[in-house]
Amino acid sequence: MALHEKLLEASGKHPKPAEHQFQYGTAGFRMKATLLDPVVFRVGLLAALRSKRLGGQTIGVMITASHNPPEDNGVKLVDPMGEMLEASWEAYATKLANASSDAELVEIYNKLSTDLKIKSETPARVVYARDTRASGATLVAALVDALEVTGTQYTDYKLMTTPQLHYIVRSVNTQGSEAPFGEPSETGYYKKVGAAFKKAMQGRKANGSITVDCANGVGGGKLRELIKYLPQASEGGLEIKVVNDDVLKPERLNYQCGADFVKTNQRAPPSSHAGQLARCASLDGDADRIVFYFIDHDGKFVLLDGDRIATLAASFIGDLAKQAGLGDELRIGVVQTAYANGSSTQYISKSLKLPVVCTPTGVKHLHHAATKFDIGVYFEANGHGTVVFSPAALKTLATTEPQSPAQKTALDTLRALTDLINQTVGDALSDLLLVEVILAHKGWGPKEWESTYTDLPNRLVRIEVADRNIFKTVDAERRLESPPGVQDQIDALVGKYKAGRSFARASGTEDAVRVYAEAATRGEADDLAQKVATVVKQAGR
Ligand SMILES: CC(=O)N[C@H]1[C@@H](OP(=O)(O)O)O[C@H](CO)[C@@H](O)[C@@H]1O
Ligand SMILES: [Mg+2]
Repeated sequence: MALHEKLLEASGKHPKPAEHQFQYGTAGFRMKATLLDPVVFRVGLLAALRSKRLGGQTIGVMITASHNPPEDNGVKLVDPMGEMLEASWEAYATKLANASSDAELVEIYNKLSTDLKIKSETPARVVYARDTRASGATLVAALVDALEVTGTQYTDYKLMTTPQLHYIVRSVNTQGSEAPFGEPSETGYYKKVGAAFKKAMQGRKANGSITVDCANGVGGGKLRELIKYLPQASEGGLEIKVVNDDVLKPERLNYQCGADFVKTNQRAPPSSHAGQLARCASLDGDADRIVFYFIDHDGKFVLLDGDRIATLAASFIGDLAKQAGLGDELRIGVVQTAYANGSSTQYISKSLKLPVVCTPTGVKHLHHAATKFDIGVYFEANGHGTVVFSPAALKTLATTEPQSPAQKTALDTLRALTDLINQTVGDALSDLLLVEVILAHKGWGPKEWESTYTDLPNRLVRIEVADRNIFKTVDAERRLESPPGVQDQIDALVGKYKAGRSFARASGTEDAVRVYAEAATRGEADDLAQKVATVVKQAGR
């Protein structure tokens, strides 16, 4: 049978419901799992094309809906170096997903092959994994149908966190090269991270234990596994208490727990019994995000979000670079979005004296901007982020000869960090250990961490409007250029509040406009948010 006939036949088993339009967005395709079967099949076709286009390099496919409800699912592609899919290909994904018939699908597939000058004899290679959602297994079957029909070589990595799959993709593609990323296996991941953690600790002891809420997602089992590769608590190693790791009751996934719950509700999961000043953290459903928190002396909940992780990491890495005698050589910078608390931005530039860049929402933008520094630290306020070291920085770290024992210690720690940190993408497990390393070095508890600066009270409001696409932004989403006049109204309001800042932008993942406001007091922040929300509602009528 010719390929197009085989494709027609295979596609016939994964019909697309006529009424649905799909879009490959910030987080790939994401929706109710019942709608996803044809989309995953088509993503499989695209993964094969992408691999062929890149000369047979391995592409990753991750099936997950992260922090969304258990009945949702999603699919996204991972490029060879563990990055997110190149932006220009998002449109191809959307096109394939929306083909209205099997025949049209084959037509689009063939046209893409021709336009992209894909040679049929080039091999295609794909690796894939999924989170713990019940729908995952059938969606994998749809993916495999696409991989089979296109003659793609594939490996099933079964249940994995999203960042673990990114690790696998980069490891596979760099095997035998000058810069192998790691052994392309789950064990390889644990070994690399575990060994790097031990080195980065430099014999320091963690102060007490940390409790990690795993959102009842894929991160729980993986964290338990990772712990086996860390110095054991009974021998003076870090004690990690794993909670909310029940994957047997699917309805518990992300329910009243997890990073998104904690960040959105600004409180600990109801299941938490943490005592005062006890370190706690929450992962999201696919373990690519993490936030920390604690209960203060007065019983108040204190969130240590992505901004806090970024400032902590930047301060530590900046100090190490100086101690290693590389303060002038390595240009360290921090990348945030407009949602970063104004106090954190101020702290980075005024206290840490580091450059700080603001990009539009979505980690791909932050990641890209971070690669412009020798060492780029990026985090979204919601806890998704990592640190990236440029090839030149890695070379400097590898070749610098320390001139004193203190320089050697700093250099060794920095080198260990380059392995501990998952540089491909934000990784909750690796970020967890990074924070623990830094707190141990500084001899800090969560309270000392929090006391570096005081967050400005802030409010995030979600507004439904007739058409969110009329809200067009400039200046990294901080200003509206349309509808005309709206920004002037916002500016006039902001001017009335001490330390006031506010912006409105269309969400990239939901049919809504988000308004963010911060000001000197809680009352003023709430007031400013409400007033700007009213302006947006009127403009969006
Ligand atoms: C305010 C906020 O948290 N926005 C989130 C959310 O984007 P929106 O475009 O705001 O819907 O989902 C993105 C994907 O997960 C994430 O990158 C981003 O940080
Ligand atoms: Mg996630």
